[in-house]
Amino acid sequence: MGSFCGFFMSARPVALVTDLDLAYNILVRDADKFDDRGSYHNKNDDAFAENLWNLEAAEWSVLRRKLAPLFTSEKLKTIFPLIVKIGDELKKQFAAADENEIIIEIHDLCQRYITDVIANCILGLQVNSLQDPSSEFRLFTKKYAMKSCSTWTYTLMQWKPELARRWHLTQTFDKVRDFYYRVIGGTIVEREKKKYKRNDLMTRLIELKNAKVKANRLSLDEIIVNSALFFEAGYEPSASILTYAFFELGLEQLVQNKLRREITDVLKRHNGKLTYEAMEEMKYLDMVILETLRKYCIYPYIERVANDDYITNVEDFIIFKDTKVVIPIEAIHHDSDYNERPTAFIPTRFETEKLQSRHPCACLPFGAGPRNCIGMRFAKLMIGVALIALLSEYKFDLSSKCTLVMESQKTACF
Ligand code: HEM
Repeated sequence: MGSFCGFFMSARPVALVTDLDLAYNILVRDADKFDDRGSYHNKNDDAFAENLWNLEAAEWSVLRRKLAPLFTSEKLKTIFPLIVKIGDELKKQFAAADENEIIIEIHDLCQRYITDVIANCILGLQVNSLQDPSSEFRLFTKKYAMKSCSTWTYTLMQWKPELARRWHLTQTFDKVRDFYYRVIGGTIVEREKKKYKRNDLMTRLIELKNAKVKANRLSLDEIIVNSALFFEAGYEPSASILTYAFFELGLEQLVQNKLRREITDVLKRHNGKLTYEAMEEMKYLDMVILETLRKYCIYPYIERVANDDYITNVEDFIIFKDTKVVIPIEAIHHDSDYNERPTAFIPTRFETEKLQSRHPCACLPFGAGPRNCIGMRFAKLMIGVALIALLSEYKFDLSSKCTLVMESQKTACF
């Protein structure tokens, strides 16, 4: 690949950056010059879309500072037992299906597991979609979580945002907004009334609502809008990666055996109990997750917008103010210059010694820099716990009904 090229989307110039040093400079070193993603949002007509993902630099940095402490290792350690409990439920559902010889569609099972973990640990809701696939929350997310406006509307929002705002175009469906307001708003009101607290992130969010220092406070709307975003941004990517991990482990029996050996050995050292510390010891598990994220790039690219003219490290090239920058992470992950034998599933490419000689931008499944994925650690925990729960007891093989050629749904985002 060359360093970068440019193209026009409608009348809007876009710089497609493929040079890893330049990508690093944009995302990390000079992140203050590319502090916005350039996503469409429409404050007047769609307050629900005023979330961490969409907000521009000034408002985003205030909000990110308030929300980031929710996802530190310390905080996640306190909710880890909740994730393990849902992992146990996953195992139970799997065992029941196994006993009754029911064929399980693994993606559906992974979606229900991830739904329960995010709803339980962040939104503070016990939706039990693993036990009850027709629970209200599951049916709602199945129908609406990935539904977006028409391609034409989306294109107009991206390339003529001022016109789209003048035409009052919005991304949020009324039904979706009303649903989240009812379920999340209802939980907050109920918890405050009963002074109910437990070890989940909703408790922390409510504490922020009532923070003594005004600068740290979150409004009720901010909590609802951003916890809905955590669900929307985390649900399908995490469920898909977990599904792909099972698929690859079914294909690669040696990798599966090695991973199971690690899980069994570590659990034995911890008296059979899955703790946060035990999971941290599972280095090969982390490599399997990273390799799945590399091979199956859920977000094919990340975006930034230059807030000023920017002289690049590539001779004679300037990225002009307001130019959209696209970093094609899927292409980078599959470029043999950066990832040898890119179509093969090789978790050991993420061994510590090898990582030291890799470019920090050769694998970017969660983006990079201050605007990277806030839920990265949480996502890896959810995926890891599910793999441990099932691999510790079961051997996975591909079903005869499983096709090896992947077909994408034309309307799907992930
Ligand atoms: C395997 C699962 C996941 C993948 C692959 C993933 C990937 C990403 C990527 C590529 C970005 C853009 C980063 C950038 O622009 O540099 C992002 C942003 C984000 N993700 Fe994730 N994500 C995952 C799970 C989650 C989860 C579980 C949550 C919720 C807790 C979450 C919440 C967010 C949010 C709120 C942002 C916007 C951050 C900001 O602008 O400050 N993600 N994610």
